[in-house]
Amino acid sequence: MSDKTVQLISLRNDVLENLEKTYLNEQQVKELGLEKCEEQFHELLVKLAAPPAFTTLRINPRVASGDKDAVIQLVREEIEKQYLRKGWLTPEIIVHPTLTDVLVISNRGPNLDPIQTNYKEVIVDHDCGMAVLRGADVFVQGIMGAHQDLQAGDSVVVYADIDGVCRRGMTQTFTGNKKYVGSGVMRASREQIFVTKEKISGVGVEMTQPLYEAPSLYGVLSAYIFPQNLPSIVCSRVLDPKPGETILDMCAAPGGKTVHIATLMNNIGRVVALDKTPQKVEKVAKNAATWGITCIETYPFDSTQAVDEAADVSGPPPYPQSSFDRVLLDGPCSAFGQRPCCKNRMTLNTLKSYSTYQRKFIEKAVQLLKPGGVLVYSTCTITLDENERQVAWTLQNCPELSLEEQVPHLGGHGMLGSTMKREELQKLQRFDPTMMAMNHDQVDVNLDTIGFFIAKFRKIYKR
Ligand SMILES: C[S@@+](CC[C@H](N)C(=O)[O-])C[C@H]1O[C@@H](n2cnc3c(N)ncnc32)[C@H](O)[C@@H]1O
Repeated sequence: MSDKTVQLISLRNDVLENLEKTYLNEQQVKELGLEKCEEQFHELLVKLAAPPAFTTLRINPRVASGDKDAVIQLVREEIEKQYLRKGWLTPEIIVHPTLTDVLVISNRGPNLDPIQTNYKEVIVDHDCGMAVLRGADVFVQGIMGAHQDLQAGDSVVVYADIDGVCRRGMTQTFTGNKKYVGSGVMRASREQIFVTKEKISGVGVEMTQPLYEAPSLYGVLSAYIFPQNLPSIVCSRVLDPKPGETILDMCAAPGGKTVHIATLMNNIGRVVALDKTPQKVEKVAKNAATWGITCIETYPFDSTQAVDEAADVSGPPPYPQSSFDRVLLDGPCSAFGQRPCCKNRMTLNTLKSYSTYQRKFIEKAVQLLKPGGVLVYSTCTITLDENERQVAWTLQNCPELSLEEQVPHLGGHGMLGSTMKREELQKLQRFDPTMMAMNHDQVDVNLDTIGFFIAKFRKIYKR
């Protein structure tokens, strides 16, 4: 994987077979034909290894005295500054045609110029490499190996260590499985990164010729913008929270959707954000503070234990039944929609365990919802078991729920392959990374996204 040819995500064989069965299920094959299904599955493996064609940013309407144009101008200036410094052509930045608080930047790539083999090599870990493919520079913590005498200012080629075998501090040329992610300029010496006692942090390699050109916006203008994948933005919109309501976000960290929900409520009402990991909960609180949001309460808590009839609704969890107007369940999932990813080492057992775990959350979510309330269930994965089949299970086991239409509906419909009827599938929103390649010639921001799934239910009565 050290050249620039098209690559496929690498998976364990049994996981690969399992995903193939999803895309080549009987109903799909009957509908589209075997050849088309095979083509779609191949396209999926290609797309998962590559980044989406767009960067999307949600802008904070509560800053710059609500002057959206002023925020857009700040973002434009920042991106132009970055691109000019790196010698790139300024990208197109547009307001999303449907989501007017979202800015869309077209990324460029892959850059197919020959790799500069005369440059020295830097090896970064897999996740760092994937972040580079989405526009990040290389941070010092992500660097695994670097040539013996590398100095700040040296030009380097950067590769991601796909199998996670590079020992930290390695000096020899890396012979393992590696993915080229671009070239750049060292901003620190090897000695500063690995040897000196006072270890440095920050940017280690500034990526001047990455495989894909995209803005680097981590922690930049953070009071004004939040970089977020388009389907995640759609997800909070589908929940449709209203000022004054009481909302539960069952699996909230790091809080992108929680803060969006509170923003849509104009910071009026109550958003209870739970996540089982305390350090992650702190991130939710930090993100809320950065955007000046005060209506979010954060608690480290296991949401599968969040119901207790004797509890008080106004304080920390647990809560009695029928406490919330709306519930977002964006829970743990196999995350196969996250891209780019060159190698996913998940075992089949782990993959299969998710749907059972998710059902524990669904049962609690339904109990905690007031009659008439709305439940949004979402995942960032592409499997039927965690998506359409999970919805089928939910409708069968929770008769007090009805499936609702979604607004906005920018993605595709539910995939065939469960017991769901066609009219029900139309109400589901599946962002499938293959949608664009299979159906459209034009590059479309609503189609070339991470893989994501959204279902919206209303509780029509109390059991
Ligand atoms: C997909 S992520 C949530 C992303 C988040 N909604 C956002 O948009 O920023 C799933 C989260 O579920 C949390 N989680 C896993 N098991 C949990 C449990 N039993 N109770 C609460 N949170 C849990 C994980 O810590 C993780 O942060």
